Amino acid sequence: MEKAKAAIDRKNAVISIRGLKKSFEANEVLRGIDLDLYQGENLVVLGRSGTGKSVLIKIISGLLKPDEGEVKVFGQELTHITEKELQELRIRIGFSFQNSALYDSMTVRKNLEFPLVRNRKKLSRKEIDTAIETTLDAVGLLKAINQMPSELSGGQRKRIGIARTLILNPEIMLYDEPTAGLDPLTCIEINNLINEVQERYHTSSIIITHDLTCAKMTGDRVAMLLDGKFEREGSFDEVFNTDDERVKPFFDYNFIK
Ligand SMILES: Nc1ncnc2c1ncn2[C@@H]1O[C@H](COP(=O)(O)OP(=O)(O)OP(=O)(O)O)[C@@H](O)[C@H]1O
Repeated sequence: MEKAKAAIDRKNAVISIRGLKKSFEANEVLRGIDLDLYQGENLVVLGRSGTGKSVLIKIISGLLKPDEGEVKVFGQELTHITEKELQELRIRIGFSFQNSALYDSMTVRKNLEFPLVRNRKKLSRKEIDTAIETTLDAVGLLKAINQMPSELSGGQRKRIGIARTLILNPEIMLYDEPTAGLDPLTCIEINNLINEVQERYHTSSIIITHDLTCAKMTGDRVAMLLDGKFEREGSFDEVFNTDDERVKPFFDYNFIK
């Protein structure tokens, strides 16, 4: 289950964060985050519930504003860009939500068509159909094209959710707990899909997870959010080779020591 080496350009950070702070009234969630995501890299972000992992990816995708610090995405400082520039940037970032966020009243085809026609105005019918079919094929679910989301399993819904994001050819993928609620074999399939997406679409990704098998299978690097900062960062083994009582339980619980 070790991850194959990916082609990563460590001289090129697609996301670069320095001194990021974010509070909600008295609740100091992010207390000085420094983080780089390199071109072509899968970076896994771990941390206890409520440590601010979702807040972090919402800031990266422009859904929340930081209180302090610098957040650069493709070299653009998020707090200094116009609403129009932010919209253009957002198209380059795919957000795979924990609940897959599919439209339940639409077929799989329509679920993929919707973001495509909204964001790429000038496509012909044939181009739209080809994009839908190619993307469904990439996630291994072309056969589900005419099905409704309610007819799919949790793992299949997750794949369609990823396909709906991929159809816009994002350069960055943000996965929010991609394996949550799935059985172990389906988790492994989703982990493999995340790696296939990295290879095939040349994406750089942040993967938020509590699932250490997912972290090990998909992460080129792991960063652990502790008390509002990334205090442990490196390979999976580097991060977990510690007696830190804030870190050890993650490993012990996942691998039943
Ligand atoms: N819009 C908001 N307004 C007020 N507080 C918020 C808001 N969004 C998040 N928070 C708070 O920020 C903290 C971090 O939340 P976040 O959802 O980022 O945690 P998380 O690490 O993603 O947790 P989980 O693993 O359970 O998903 C929590 O205390 C939460 O209550």
